[in-house]
Amino acid sequence: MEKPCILTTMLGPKGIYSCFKPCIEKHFTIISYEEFVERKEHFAGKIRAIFVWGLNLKVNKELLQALPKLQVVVNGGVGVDHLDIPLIKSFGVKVCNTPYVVDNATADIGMALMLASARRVLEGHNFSKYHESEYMPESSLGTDVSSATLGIIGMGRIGFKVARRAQSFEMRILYHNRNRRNEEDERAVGAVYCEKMEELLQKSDFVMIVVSLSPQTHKLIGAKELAMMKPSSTLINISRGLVVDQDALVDALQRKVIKAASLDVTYPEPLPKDHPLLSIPNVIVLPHMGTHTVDTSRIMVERMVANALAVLNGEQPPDEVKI
Ligand SMILES: O=C(O)[C@H](O)CO
Repeated sequence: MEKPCILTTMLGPKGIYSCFKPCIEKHFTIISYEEFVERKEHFAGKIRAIFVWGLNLKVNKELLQALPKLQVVVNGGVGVDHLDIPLIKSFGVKVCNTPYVVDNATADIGMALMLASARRVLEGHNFSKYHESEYMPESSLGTDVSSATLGIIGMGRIGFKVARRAQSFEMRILYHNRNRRNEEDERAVGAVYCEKMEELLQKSDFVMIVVSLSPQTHKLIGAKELAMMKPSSTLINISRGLVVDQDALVDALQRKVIKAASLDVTYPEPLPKDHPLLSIPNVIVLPHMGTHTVDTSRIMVERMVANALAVLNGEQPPDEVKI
């Protein structure tokens, strides 16, 4: 029997997911976006699922109109802010994502960014590599993480996992969330609730953003919020670039309103090479790689396959986005 076709840009020959191609090919014929554009008439009536990761494929009205047999759009990762869900659903197409499976890896990257910034890992690496002076410069003196205060903005599943990790580093933990967690959760990770985000910003040495992007969190952290943070503090963002006003962040770092920033997410991604954030000392920028481990990526792809297969078989998919 002919396998159903999926459209994806996730699997370019050098892309990080290309090693998982066999897991998808077992069930589907993969059509790359380039193949689709070249032979639209041939493929349009065959594509039944789209696999998307981040912004690499725009699922807009034009594309949806061109695919009459499309049944499901599956997003690799939990955040679906880049998908117009009401629009997709108006075409009778389901939307799925892959929550849960990304939580540990994303919490780990938050810790990695915090520790790398606090302990000047990049400066140390560059000193070892380039040996430009005899002694390590004063700027390589870091900050103790144990006994410092971590403020977590967004205490959902990933925020909670960050708190667990931070607890074992003997940090003091504050959190701000739309809904307060129950006392048992708070006790389990030793986290103290701040009803007002301002309080968390003023008291934290490290502020980690873990909220999802929505109209309410768009540029949640701007000039006013940055000015509330301690001059010695570090901002860590593992959610979405647009939660932070990036121009305000550049300004705050240049004027030393805060000490450092450690970012897995920016806008755009990746940043252009001449972006000011890339030339400010005390800034670490990653190209949105919170879920990039072999196991997490593999499980994520397997979960995408399971969701698509369920929809195509007329079953309820495990991770339908219900918005
Ligand atoms: O949303 C997620 O799970 C990650 O950021 C990957 O997009």
